[in-house]
Amino acid sequence: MWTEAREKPTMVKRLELKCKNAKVYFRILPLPKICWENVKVLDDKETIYVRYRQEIEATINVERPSYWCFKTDGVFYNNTQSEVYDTIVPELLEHVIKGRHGIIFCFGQTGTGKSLTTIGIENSYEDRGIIPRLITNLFGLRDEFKNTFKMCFKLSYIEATRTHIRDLLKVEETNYDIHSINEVSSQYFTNEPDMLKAVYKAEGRKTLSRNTAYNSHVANSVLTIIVISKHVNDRNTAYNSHVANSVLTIIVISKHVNDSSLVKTYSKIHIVDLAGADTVGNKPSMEKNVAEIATGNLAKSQLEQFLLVLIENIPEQIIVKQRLNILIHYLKDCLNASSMLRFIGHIRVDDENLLITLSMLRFGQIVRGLKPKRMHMYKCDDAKTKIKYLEDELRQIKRQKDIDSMIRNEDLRDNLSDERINQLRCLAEDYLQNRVDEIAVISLADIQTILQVFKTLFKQLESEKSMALDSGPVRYDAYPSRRSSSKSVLSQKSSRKQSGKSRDSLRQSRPIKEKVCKSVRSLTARSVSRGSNKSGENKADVIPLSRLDVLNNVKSKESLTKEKSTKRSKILRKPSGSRRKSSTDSQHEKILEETMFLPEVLPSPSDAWRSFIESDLYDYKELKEQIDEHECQIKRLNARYVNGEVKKLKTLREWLDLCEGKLCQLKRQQELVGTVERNEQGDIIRSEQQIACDEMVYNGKQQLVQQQETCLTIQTELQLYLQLYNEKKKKIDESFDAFCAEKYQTAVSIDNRSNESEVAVYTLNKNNDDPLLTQESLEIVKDEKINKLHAENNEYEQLKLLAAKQREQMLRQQYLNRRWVRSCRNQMK
Ligand SMILES: Nc1ncnc2c1ncn2[C@@H]1O[C@H](COP(=O)(O)OP(=O)(O)OP(=O)(O)O)[C@@H](O)[C@H]1O
Repeated sequence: MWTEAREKPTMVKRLELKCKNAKVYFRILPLPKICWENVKVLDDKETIYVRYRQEIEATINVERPSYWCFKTDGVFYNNTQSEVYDTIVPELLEHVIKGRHGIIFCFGQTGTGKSLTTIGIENSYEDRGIIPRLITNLFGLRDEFKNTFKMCFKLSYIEATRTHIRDLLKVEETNYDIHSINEVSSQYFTNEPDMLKAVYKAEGRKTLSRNTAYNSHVANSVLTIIVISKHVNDRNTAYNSHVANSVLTIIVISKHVNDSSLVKTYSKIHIVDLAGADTVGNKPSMEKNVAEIATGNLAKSQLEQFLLVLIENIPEQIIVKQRLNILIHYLKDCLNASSMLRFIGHIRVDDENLLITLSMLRFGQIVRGLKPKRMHMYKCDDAKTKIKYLEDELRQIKRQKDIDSMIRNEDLRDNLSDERINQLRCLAEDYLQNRVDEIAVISLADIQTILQVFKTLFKQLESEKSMALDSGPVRYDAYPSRRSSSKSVLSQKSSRKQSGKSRDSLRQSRPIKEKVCKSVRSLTARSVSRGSNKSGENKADVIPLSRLDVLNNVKSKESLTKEKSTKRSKILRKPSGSRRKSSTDSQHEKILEETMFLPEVLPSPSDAWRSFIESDLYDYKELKEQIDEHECQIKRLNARYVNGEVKKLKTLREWLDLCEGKLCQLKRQQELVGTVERNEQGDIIRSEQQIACDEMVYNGKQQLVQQQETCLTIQTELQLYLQLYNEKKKKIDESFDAFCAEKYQTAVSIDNRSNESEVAVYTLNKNNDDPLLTQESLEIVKDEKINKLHAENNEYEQLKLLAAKQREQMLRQQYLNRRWVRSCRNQMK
């Protein structure tokens, strides 16, 4: 019994799926000396192993022989003709009857039995090949289903050399090239004997060369006994070798009897007997000339290439390849992935022809869309061998694993020195403290160690946090001393070898105060030592702030530092018997103290805001009342300004324009009529109308100035209230920050703290001195609100344009008013 070594997963599933219509079978030529030590067929009769050639040629004794593994759809050895037929053809015929095309390719080395498979032995009914059996089968089907289907058959039989095609059904010699291929005849046959007769006649027209290669004799072979008894009486019997490719085509035309339409099912079945492939000088093809051998080899290799292109489905290349080979060209409408393709490879399994056998098997794999795999095999005769095999396998797996871990530097994991672990821990701490931006690692072991450090710190924090939840203000030992964490990492390293002790030890929580003090001390000591190590600069004085510090510093420092320090001093007490600290030490301790605070679980911004409002610690309500009041004033003033005073200003301006126009007109009239009278002083004497107009203009200007002043006053007032409003709002924001810093030890980001106030929009332009522009921004924001409301309205765009236009006009009017008032003032001065 033969066992194959563990099969590795392949990547060829995709190709296999693509070619599910193609099946490959192999038929082994019975020979007296088959080299079974080099070629194995598994019991499933589907897998063939061929020994690795380099090993055969090598003289050394290989313990675990390597084989190429070829998967097939069936292997025939010592099988009768009917067994071969029954396995391959009936299933194919089912598809052909349904309307699909089918091709049976017989390929193989010269003299390996292709013709035997296709046509069989002429005078032996039992040994007839696929073609006669198929013909019988088809006519049988026709008779069987004559009440349901009308069937008729057409036959073509050709022989293809490299460039030309011969019609074997015609008595006269024909020679068609690629352009005249359609002239190949096809004849209707109404009964089986006629068709068989025509086929056998055509067989006789094939080009042959006499060969003497067959010297097989296998006692057990059923077929061989028949063959030998009838044809092979001596061991070197000559046989006729075909030098060209032949294609027999049966066109099956069928129609349902109840179908009155003209629709007919039209399918073809080709049986291709490829010219034998071989190597020049090889025994089986001794009688063939080079050109004849080349025809066989070329047909095989071109078919191989074509199939590769077909599998990949590249249309342009398919067309090109079809043109290259006349045989492929002839089969073109049938030779595609949707046709049912059956390949029967013929192999001669002896040492001399192992190479060409391998080539045939490879061709078969290509057809199936597979690459041959190299595997090992064992002969499992006894338990001892099996154990040896498994031990070998185990050794191999272990070796593979070692190589893998070596490639990934995994082997370093348990061998990292204490210095390296310490170094990595320092790196991790530096990273957490924002002293470095990245951690440089060189192996997987480094990464694992660093992750371990993070994990330890996190666990520590978690356990301390849960302990501290009940004990008032939260204070975390965010960054334990390097010495302590080094200890933990080291202890974990040793724990890998010992037991799960370190985990338990991690869970054992120390008193928080003690831990914090320890951390502070150790970190301070480290900082000092670092600083003193570097000549010329005292690093101890400069400790960069961590990411947490940045967060903590959001709150206003002046107000908070004092409160905090008093609170902290309650928590952080000097441990008894501690060494006397230097001023630098205490300074660092102070800085580190800041960094030692981590926020509790942060509340949501809305929760924070709510608790801020509820606490009323920072006179929120009072401030809010003031803000509301300012908001009311702003709204009132704005309404008065926009709806009253500006309109009034506009009316006055129009009226003044009218008066001025009238006055101008009167003056012109006087000049034109020539009634200009002058008094003694030489001044023009004005008419009564002119005097009245003058007065009106004068009064109008007075009113306009007053009105403008009123407008300016309102603008100033508006600005004032806006300023107050913003100040109060800012104060609330600051109070909120202080509140968060106090309560959560960090800032809480909240975007819309005063979203309940409509006047918030004024703050958009709080730095702008011109209230008119503030007004404009208000209008813009209002517009935006309207936009939202009318987002789905079709008239929205029009309204928006209208509003923009009106706003523009209003602003322009205001600008003109101001300019005019200014000029009036100048005139009056
Ligand atoms: N399975 C078999 N059992 C017994 N005899 C066989 C078998 N296969 C082939 N033969 C014999 O081997 C000889 C060569 O066979 P065949 O002509 O079919 O080979 P072929 O591959 O068509 O050769 P060629 O390529 O030269 O045309 C024939 O005499 C045939 O009877």
